[in-house]
Amino acid sequence: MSAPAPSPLAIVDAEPLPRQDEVLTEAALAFVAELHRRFTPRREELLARRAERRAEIARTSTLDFLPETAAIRADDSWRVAPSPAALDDRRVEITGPTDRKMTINALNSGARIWLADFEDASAPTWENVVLGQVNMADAYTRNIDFTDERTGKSYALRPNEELATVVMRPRGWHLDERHLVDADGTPVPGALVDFGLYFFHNAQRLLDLGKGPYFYLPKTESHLEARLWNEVFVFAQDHVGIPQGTVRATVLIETITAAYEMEEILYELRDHASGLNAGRWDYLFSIVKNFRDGGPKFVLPDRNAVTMTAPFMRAYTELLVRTCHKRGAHAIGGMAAFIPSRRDEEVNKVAFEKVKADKDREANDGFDGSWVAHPDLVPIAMASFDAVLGDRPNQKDRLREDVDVKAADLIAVDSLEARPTYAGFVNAVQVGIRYIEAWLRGLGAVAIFNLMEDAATAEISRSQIWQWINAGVEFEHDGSTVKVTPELAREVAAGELAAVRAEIGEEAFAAGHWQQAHDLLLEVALDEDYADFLTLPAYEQLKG
Ligand SMILES: CC(=O)SCCNC(=O)CCNC(=O)[C@H](O)C(C)(C)COP(=O)(O)OP(=O)(O)OC[C@H]1O[C@@H](n2cnc3c(N)ncnc32)[C@H](O)[C@@H]1OP(=O)(O)O
Ligand SMILES: O=CC(=O)O
Repeated sequence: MSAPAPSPLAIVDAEPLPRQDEVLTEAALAFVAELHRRFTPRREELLARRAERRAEIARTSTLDFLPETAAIRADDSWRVAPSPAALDDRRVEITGPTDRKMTINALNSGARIWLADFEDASAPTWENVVLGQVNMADAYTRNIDFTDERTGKSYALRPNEELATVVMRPRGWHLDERHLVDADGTPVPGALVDFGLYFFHNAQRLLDLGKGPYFYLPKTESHLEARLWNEVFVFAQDHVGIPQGTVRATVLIETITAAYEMEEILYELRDHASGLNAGRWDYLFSIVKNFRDGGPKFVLPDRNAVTMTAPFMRAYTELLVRTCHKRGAHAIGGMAAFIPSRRDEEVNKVAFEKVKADKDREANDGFDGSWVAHPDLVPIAMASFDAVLGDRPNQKDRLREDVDVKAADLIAVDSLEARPTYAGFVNAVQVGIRYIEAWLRGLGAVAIFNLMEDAATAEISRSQIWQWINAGVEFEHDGSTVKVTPELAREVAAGELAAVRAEIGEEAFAAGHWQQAHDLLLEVALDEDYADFLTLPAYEQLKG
């Protein structure tokens, strides 16, 4: 007997959007409803498992490779599926949100891949969720001309030229989409909404274009979560009638627990896996989050002082390259957050130098490609990878058998000499307030103090404030020793609010969400109970 049809989903609490009917068709919503019926119960179990695992880390302050999956790691015979032509050369990938202008600019950027982001570079307003899907479909049908009403500038895809291949990033498992609910009023996971709508409308269209439905999977915490995605893919491919193995997924290794399960994650997804990515910012966030109460040896210094050459970060990236190449998968590097400026030569110089050093290191370490946040950085990263790859599409043949990373190396965060500073604390508060304010206006990625900030980088800032308070961190300031306390956080936050007001003027201040952002930052940073994700309480306050 076939399974009963899922109850239709209702759109709630949302003003109608132009062209939403093209995306929220009856058939597409029925598909998302079926994904929800089949896979949300397991997602709930896996979220509960995350909490159990974190409780275990709180108790033991350690992590290890899993004994129950040792056989998968020991079996040298398995490989992931061969990469499709469109994903064989991934030497430069640009990331960014899916608003119309960014979509056109990213596809035209000269990067091989565009990570079309429904996750950390996008605040999940209903408008961003739905119109992002409209933009993707318009891009594939080359129907996406656009004029910016503010500047009068017009945008179009470059005619007759190879555009970046799209790898779409849906939201992580933890987020709900409150505007789509089932008959019980239960919201559908944002991951299934983003994946489902995109896949339903574009899978066949992409195949017709010689590409395919390709995904980045964010914030995965275990191989069991990867297994759930694999089950979603198997069902989805059957549902729309495309061959099994058409989907390709690149998993972000951006949680500390996933770093101990890289091989298992590739194994679970082996028929659909394309690679792993070193999502360094979320990774740092995950270390702080999981070991937040692990005592002084887990207190990280200022966020911007933890570089990719820190031994524990190096252990992570080396292991990632080794794991990928052993299994025939691409190893993709992460995001250097320095943003160039078309107005300030000095800022530009610093950004280019820093990004070049970062991409040179990745290319020489064996990565097959890497991320940039801005089109002006595409040639920089391209030069770094061209120098190492030449005409080869990738360097998967560089097996890095010299790499030998032990479990303890990944969490040896106390090997750093740098310590938390007052300036680092102030910066965390400033970034926290400024980022949350932008997010509440519907912007998921912004440049703050010449750095790219998105949900992941802001998570580090607010988590460090929490950790430094709770660990009783002290630093020197103005000739005396200052202890990090809630009072200090309130004082610095009040100062930042006043500084922003003076900087942007009364009118812009009143038009923004500054007080709300200030209050929300303090709420998550000072609450005794650490919020698992900043975006969960923030979503409750997000309008639209
Ligand atoms: C930790 C992680 O998860 S990283 C991945 C998630 N984060 C991201 O994807 C961030 C991507 N980057 C961005 O969103 C942007 O670069 C920002 C917000 C940081 C800065 O953007 P802006 O302030 O617009 O920068 P700037 O003014 O220098 O941009 C110049 C031009 O480049 C375009 N541009 C900048 N970044 C991008 C991008 N990532 N994709 C496409 N176009 C871009 C702008 O649209 C602008 O176009 P225009 O001249 O036609 O108006
Ligand atoms: O998603 C990427 C990261 O660095 O975090």
